[in-house]
Amino acid sequence: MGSAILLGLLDALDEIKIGDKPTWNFTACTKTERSSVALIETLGHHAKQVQVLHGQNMEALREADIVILGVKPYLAKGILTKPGVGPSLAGKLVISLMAGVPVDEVQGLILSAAKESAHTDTYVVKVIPTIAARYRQSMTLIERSSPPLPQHHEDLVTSLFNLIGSVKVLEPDLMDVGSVLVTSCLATLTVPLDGLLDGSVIEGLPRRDAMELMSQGIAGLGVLLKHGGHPAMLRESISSPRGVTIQTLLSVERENTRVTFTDALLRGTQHLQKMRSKAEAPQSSEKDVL
Ligand SMILES: NC(=O)C1=CN([C@@H]2O[C@H](COP(=O)(O)OP(=O)(O)OC[C@H]3O[C@@H](n4cnc5c(N)ncnc54)[C@H](OP(=O)(O)O)[C@@H]3O)[C@@H](O)[C@H]2O)C=CC1
Repeated sequence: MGSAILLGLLDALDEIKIGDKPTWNFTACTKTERSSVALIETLGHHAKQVQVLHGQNMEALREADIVILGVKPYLAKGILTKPGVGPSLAGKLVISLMAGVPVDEVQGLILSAAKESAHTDTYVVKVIPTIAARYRQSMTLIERSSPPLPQHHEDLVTSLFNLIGSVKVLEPDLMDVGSVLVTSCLATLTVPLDGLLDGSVIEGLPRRDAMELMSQGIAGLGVLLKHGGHPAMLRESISSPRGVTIQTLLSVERENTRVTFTDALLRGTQHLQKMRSKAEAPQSSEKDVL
């Protein structure tokens, strides 16, 4: 997720005129050398714009004004409770990408490590982007902070994620379902798409051509929905009497597909909630949520 955001941002900054470009310096941290080498490779021509470190979180935290925390949730405790982390983050903004981890839990970890020194609060905001951030098409959810973030932090979070797609502010109690919905739009929906691809290949369309048709077809669906179309209205508007579309819809409806997807969303959301309540319990060993 971190590299998708980084690459999306670097591409976006390339398109901003020199005078208007924010003067941001990027440092990316990984745990292992292997991942940092892979990241440099992935960054390609952007590599010289990013300082890539491994195993050197403290240096990066000390120098940074804003920290984007994109590790698996079960790793947060080990990272944030290291001596020196709390003071290094004093007064700074931490953007947590960790699905299912409440903001006050992240804040609590940072504070618990900072007991030994005078410490100003760290501002934490929860943000759930999608990997389409890589191509600046993320649907990014920003959790409404309570109390609100200082205005300059709020503006920065919004403009940062607007550079890599669209943003939507949600109340904390809707973040779980929102996270599952935006993830499902990428992951769960690939299952029926594979079925359509298979059918196309069976009927003689080369898979690569079918992929090309399908990806633009989905982009078209996205645009139509974004402009106020409702899925049911859309279906009806393109179902001609005695036509082909109604035949394909009938086939899908017979299999109870709609409820299958409703169930998938409920199951995902409940899983996220269950994981959180387990994580809140002492001695949790849960690994990951998204
Ligand atoms: N994947 C997705 O679509 C989405 C993910 N998220 C959230 O983003 C977070 C990251 O997910 P994802 O990108 O899939 O995870 P990955 O495991 O792919 O990436 C995590 C990164 O964190 C690094 N890391 C691990 N431990 C440390 C450490 N101690 N110090 C510094 N860096 C470390 C890893 O480095 P190394 O490889 O060297 O261990 C790796 O580069 C999760 O909390 C997830 O909930 C949110 C929205 C969508």
